[in-house]
Amino acid sequence: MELVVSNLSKQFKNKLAVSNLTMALQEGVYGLLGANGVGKTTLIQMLCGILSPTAGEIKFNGKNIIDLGEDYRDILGYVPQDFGYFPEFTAQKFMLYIAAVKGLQPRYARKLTHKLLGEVNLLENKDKKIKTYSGGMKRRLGIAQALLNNPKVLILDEPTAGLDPKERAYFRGMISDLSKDKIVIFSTHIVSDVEYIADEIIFMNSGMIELRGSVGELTKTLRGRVWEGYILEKDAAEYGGKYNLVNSHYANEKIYIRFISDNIPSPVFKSVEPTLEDVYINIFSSREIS
Ligand SMILES: Nc1ncnc2c1ncn2[C@@H]1O[C@H](COP(=O)(O)OP(=O)(O)OP(=O)(O)O)[C@@H](O)[C@H]1O
Repeated sequence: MELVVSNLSKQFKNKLAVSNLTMALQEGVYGLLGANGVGKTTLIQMLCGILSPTAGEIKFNGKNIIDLGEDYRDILGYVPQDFGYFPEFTAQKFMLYIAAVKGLQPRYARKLTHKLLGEVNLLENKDKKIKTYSGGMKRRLGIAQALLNNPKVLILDEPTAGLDPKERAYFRGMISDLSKDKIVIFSTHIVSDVEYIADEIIFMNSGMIELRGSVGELTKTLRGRVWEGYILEKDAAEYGGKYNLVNSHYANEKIYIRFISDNIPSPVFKSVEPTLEDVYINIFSSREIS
């Protein structure tokens, strides 16, 4: 099974949101990481056939997804960023409604709804109205509806937005469990969402793939370039201006810093094992990390 993207671009008026992007994906979990606005949603919407590319093509098992049409939608599961839930529906009714839209037979739909609501741990609450659900419950319902057609390709656009750490951990486990024999694409700007469950990380920047590889391969690229240590408060601005800071905080009247540099600026620092967050910061030079 293979999803192949070739020279894909999307131009919105004067914004090139996706730029000549090429990649091939096989079974596995792919973490699509990037800061807000780098083009993740635009790419995902093209992968789902919701947006048409300005140039390039997407093929599933050698066939263009536009030509596959309904056949592609049959193997696709999509959990959008903002899900149009029906607040007055119960989860059960909502699932049966989506099953009907997907053309499932009512008896089979009822059985499957029961099974899937169990898998996402919502059986106990299946008769409650969706408007009473927490953010985490709504996200889990989003997954359950996307699984109704047993998709081969499952695409999740920032599925953990608004979830607390416990819900995020539960969600990660769930995705990992159901990913067997599927191509799962999990878009997020939260490194820890995908660090442990993704077989491969795809870093997107300015509509392109900046880096791609397993967590181990990517962190290896920074080995010997990540440092940590303590500095005096008066030197903080100098270090902040000169180096790519990953982390800094007050500790014992000094300032702890973790930063990326090709060379050790002073023997007071020690080299530390790079993490995926270091890789992210090195690409995006931003401190807005969860
Ligand atoms: N319909 C549109 N018309 C014009 N510009 C758009 C449109 N959709 C997206 N863009 C622009 O394209 C760029 C990529 O947007 P996109 O939503 O794909 O990014 P993203 O990485 O998914 O970000 P976020 O995490 O905030 O959703 C942004 O600069 C955005 O403003």
